[in-house]
Amino acid sequence: MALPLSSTWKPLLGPRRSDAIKQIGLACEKNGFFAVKNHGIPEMKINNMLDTAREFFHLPDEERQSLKFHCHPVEEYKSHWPSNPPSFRENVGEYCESVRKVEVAILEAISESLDLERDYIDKILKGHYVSINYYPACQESELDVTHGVRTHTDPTLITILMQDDVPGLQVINDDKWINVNPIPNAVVVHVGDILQAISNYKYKSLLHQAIVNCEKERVSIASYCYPSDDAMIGPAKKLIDKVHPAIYKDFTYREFHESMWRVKCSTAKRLDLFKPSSD
Ligand SMILES: O=C(O)CCC(=O)C(=O)O
Ligand SMILES: [Fe+2]
Repeated sequence: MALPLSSTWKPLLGPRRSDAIKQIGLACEKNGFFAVKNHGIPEMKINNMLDTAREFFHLPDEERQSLKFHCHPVEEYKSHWPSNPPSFRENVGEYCESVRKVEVAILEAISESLDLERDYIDKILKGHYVSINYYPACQESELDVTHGVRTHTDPTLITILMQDDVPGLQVINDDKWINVNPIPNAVVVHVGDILQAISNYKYKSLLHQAIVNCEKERVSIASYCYPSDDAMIGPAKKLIDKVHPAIYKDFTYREFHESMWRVKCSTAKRLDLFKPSSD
């Protein structure tokens, strides 16, 4: 199935910005995700990032299938990243710096789509961390549908996912799993749990999973945008009125994050702890 929405970048930068913002708002509300083409991350940086990721997971002693690390600002974290393959730090650093610009601009558009000030979400944005996911081709003897990443929502504001050309991402749409097949060079933006709270449940955190296949290995790069620890999350005041009472209390990102270790839940249900009735 084709993506429900494929928003190109240009309208956000030109006179059609308000239409593009409406489209993004509708996609967040109805689908919890959308794709962005022409986002300004140079194709070469994307290819370098994907090649470096493959090289990393092909290293003889490398048994991991995902690698997670903080990356904003790049200079602060770079020295903690793997130094093998030798291109790792440079290629990953360049990708992360480019993706950061996309995150800031998308969060501005999302704020505006909620009728909030343009920098409402950017003001609480701290950094992002990256998860490089590697899905080796599964064995013929295994089931033909094998889970690479089990069903979950991301505990983020938004996640920006770059996939290689091998399908694998699935999302819930109208209660059915659909494949989100890769569009060359496009990124897929997921609504995360924190945005669900800020939007007072207008935008729903995207339930998704990744499957592997027996023919080809697959690589995806997820950039998770998260707020600073002290940031007050909770429904934006402007979105609360008699008809739309606050679904969540105010809480800090630190409280949310700490609660994640206590509640063994991999979906946005973990936000239920922050409902007014849960005292
Ligand atoms: O590999 C994918 O398509 C999804 C990865 C994912 O959901 C994640 O890293 O949170
Ligand atoms: Fe995810």
